Amino acid sequence: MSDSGPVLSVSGLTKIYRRRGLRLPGQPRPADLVAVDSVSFDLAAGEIIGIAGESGSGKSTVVKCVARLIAADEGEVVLGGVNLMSLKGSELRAARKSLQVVFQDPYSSLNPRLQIGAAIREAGLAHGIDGAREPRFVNDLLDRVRLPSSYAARVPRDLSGGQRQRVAIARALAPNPQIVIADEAVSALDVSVQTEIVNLFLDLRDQTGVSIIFVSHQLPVLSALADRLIVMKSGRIVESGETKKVLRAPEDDYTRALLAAYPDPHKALRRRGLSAEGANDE
Ligand SMILES: Nc1ncnc2c1ncn2[C@@H]1O[C@H](COP(=O)(O)OP(=O)(O)OP(=O)(O)O)[C@@H](O)[C@H]1O
Repeated sequence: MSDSGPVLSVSGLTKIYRRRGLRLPGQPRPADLVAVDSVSFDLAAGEIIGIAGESGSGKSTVVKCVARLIAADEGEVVLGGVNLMSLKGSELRAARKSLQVVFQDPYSSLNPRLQIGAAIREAGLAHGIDGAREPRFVNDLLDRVRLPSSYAARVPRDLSGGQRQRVAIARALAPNPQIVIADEAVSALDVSVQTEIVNLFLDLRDQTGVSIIFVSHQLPVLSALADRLIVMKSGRIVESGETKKVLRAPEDDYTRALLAAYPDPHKALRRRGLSAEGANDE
């Protein structure tokens, strides 16, 4: 981690989903939903932050607002000294180069007809990366996500779920971002494949110094991966801190309840063969 201040600083982030549509006679107007309520956190260079919480707690909405995929109602997201909330058009596109997102379902995010090599090249070209047309560009990225270069000629249906997620990660890395946001990026995968992808994220952080925000409802996954943990409930942060500390001595009842689903998240990790610090250090 660097001493030079956060790479990303989120403060007072608030998102309200307005309930539109017809009001039925005699029925009250459905209330607006405050999906994210005054969320603040910093992300350091090379840090991995995990965002935990049950379904509907607002995790995805936070990261969608941070990546400016949806507009927040209030708050600031400062990246490289610039508040992303104030950017539009070409400035916003330029900022997005630094902040890439990997989603849960790699199949829907990949064009089924496009060969893997072309899909990776396209991600580089979309951000004006020099050399993106060179074969080496695609080969290097395939290598970083540990896929053989021969996969460049395949199409998504030829790949397993885990391999497709590796391609999605390669596309996210194509513009050489400072931050990768992974939104439930391993949730749809088998446990053994989850382990491989979690280890890949850890290696990528170690090799490139990229910062990662990793959203998951699976505490064992976050235990293996995250330096720091943010626990969300009903749109608010109820607890945050060093992952090991939060999981070993949770201060909030809600965190304790989440943990109760995993009698021993560290043991669960050892079963998965994950070797991150905190998983084995008991
Ligand atoms: N586009 C939308 N319009 C209206 N309400 C929404 C929309 N997207 C999410 N919500 C609601 O906002 C709340 C937070 O949803 P969000 O998806 O951020 O939670 P989450 O913690 O990521 O849960 P999950 O893992 O199930 O997606 C939920 O009550 C959800 O139903």
